[in-house]
Amino acid sequence: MSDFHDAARNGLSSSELETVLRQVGAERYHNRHPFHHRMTSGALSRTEMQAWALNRYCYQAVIPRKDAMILAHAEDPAFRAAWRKRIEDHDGEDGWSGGIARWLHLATSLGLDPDDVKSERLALPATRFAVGAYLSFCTNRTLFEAVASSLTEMFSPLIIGERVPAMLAKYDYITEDTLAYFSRRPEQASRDADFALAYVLGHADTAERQQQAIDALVFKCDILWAMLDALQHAYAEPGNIPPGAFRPEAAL
Ligand SMILES: O=C(O)c1cc(C(=O)O)c2c(n1)C(=O)C(=O)c1cc(C(=O)O)[nH]c1-2
Repeated sequence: MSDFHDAARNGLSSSELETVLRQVGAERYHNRHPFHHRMTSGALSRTEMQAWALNRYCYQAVIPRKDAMILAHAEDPAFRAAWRKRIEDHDGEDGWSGGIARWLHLATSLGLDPDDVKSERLALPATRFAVGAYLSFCTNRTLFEAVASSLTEMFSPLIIGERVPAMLAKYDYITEDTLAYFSRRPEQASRDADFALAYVLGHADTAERQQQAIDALVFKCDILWAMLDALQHAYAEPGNIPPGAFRPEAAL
């Protein structure tokens, strides 16, 4: 395992920086998390699967808001024209015909109530903090760091490729329709990640900026990791579920 905190100490070439960024993903992306491994091996209870969908909704819902923060910081019209597609992907034409609506469909297909999911009131405390930290990061840090923090998307086609076939094979209550959200994501994520990576490599013109990009990506991997840690802990035993958080129906 690498310690990335001074990886750019002596300055890196563009291709060396790209290699370090990919190394961060290889070591720290949430496809390495035990909760993901339990998901793909068929070991999650239905409650855990529902809790995953309900908590992940909070992440999906904050994405267009953090992208709006990024737009607000961007002075270049061409940058904004490219980046705004992300908001359209998630909100659709009318707010409910894009990715957020498709994630809601995933959650309700697993038996969750749409109002419970949308209200976010049953989410775990750690989910709320993690998602809030992502929004604050993109609000308070530089445009460059916010763009770099989106680079986890370089790795999302990989985790989606692991997750979707395994979920279809291992859980009889999950169908292609349940997982329709994921059918568009790999293509959108590749387009977005290509743009963000070119931006980061093109603007990482000092060792300090290179380190900022690496740190931003580590931070974002930590956000995704913390969300799965929280699920793993909360639903391992009924006594671990925080007050007010989602519970299996029989325990309500
Ligand atoms: O399924 C996943 O594991 C996964 C991961 C990520 C990611 O790596 O941040 C995103 C998504 N999905 C996703 O659906 C999505 O829209 C998205 C946007 C972003 C971002 O940071 O801008 N990440 C992700």
